[in-house]
Amino acid sequence: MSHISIAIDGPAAAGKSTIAKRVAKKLEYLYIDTGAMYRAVTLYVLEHGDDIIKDIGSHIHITFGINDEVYLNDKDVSAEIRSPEVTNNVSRVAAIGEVRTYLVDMQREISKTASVVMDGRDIGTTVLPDAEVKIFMQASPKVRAERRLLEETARGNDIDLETLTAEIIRRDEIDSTREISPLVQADDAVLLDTSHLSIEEAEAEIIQLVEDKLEVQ
Ligand SMILES: Nc1ncnc2c1ncn2[C@@H]1O[C@H](COP(=O)(O)OP(=O)(O)OP(=O)(O)O)[C@@H](O)[C@H]1O
Ligand SMILES: Nc1ccn([C@@H]2O[C@H](COP(=O)(O)O)[C@@H](O)[C@H]2O)c(=O)n1
Repeated sequence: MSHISIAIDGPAAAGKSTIAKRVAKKLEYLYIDTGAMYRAVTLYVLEHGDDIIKDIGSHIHITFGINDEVYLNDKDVSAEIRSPEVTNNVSRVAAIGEVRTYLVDMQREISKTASVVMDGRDIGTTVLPDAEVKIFMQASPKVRAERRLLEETARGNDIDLETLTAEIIRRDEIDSTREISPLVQADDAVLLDTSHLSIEEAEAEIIQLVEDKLEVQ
């Protein structure tokens, strides 16, 4: 049986991982959070220096647990990769060619083993250009920063809306202007603006798109 791929791209805090995870669960597909992979590499680079990047494959081994935990060289780093230090450095590391080649190859290999919902910045354009369904998920910077604020506050982190807005805008700017695989909407991706959608509504829109697409095939 051939595998189905669903690509979800978009800027920071648009809701990609929340919705992608739910869609994957509903369809019983594998969920792959490619941002988590770039974050894991960044954590390792921060600890060991940029020099390891030229031989990245011999230093870094990334795997996912059954509840989407992220393992870096067999250590669960799910919490560490969300630290402000990693967040502030990840777009710089993700712009490096060797890092992208290494992770894109890994992401493509995973997609050959199962039907996947993969979210990131370059899935529809570069990683899985033949994905059956491509979504470009958007929301206004204000809505995205407000959602992130709720999330951070719930985690007990003391951070203000201004700082979060600046962080989101800065990361989007680096991600969308880098030379290799910048964040852009694929020509054949469906734009989904979640600014005025609940999580359930956004999920339902994607499920509908998948059902429509698979019925036609
Ligand atoms: N449609 C929605 N309505 C309200 N809140 C939402 C919606 N979608 C996502 N959220 C919330 O917004 C926050 C950011 O969502 P999420 O982490 O899924 O974004 P993301 O696009 O994966 O971000 P990043 O690329 O930075 O990892 C989360 O707290 C999530 O619960
Ligand atoms: N396909 C991807 C996915 C992510 N990135 C980079 O990683 C950063 C963190 O991603 P999150 O989804 O966890 O926020 C993101 O800002 C990008 O720099 C990428 O380049 N390609």
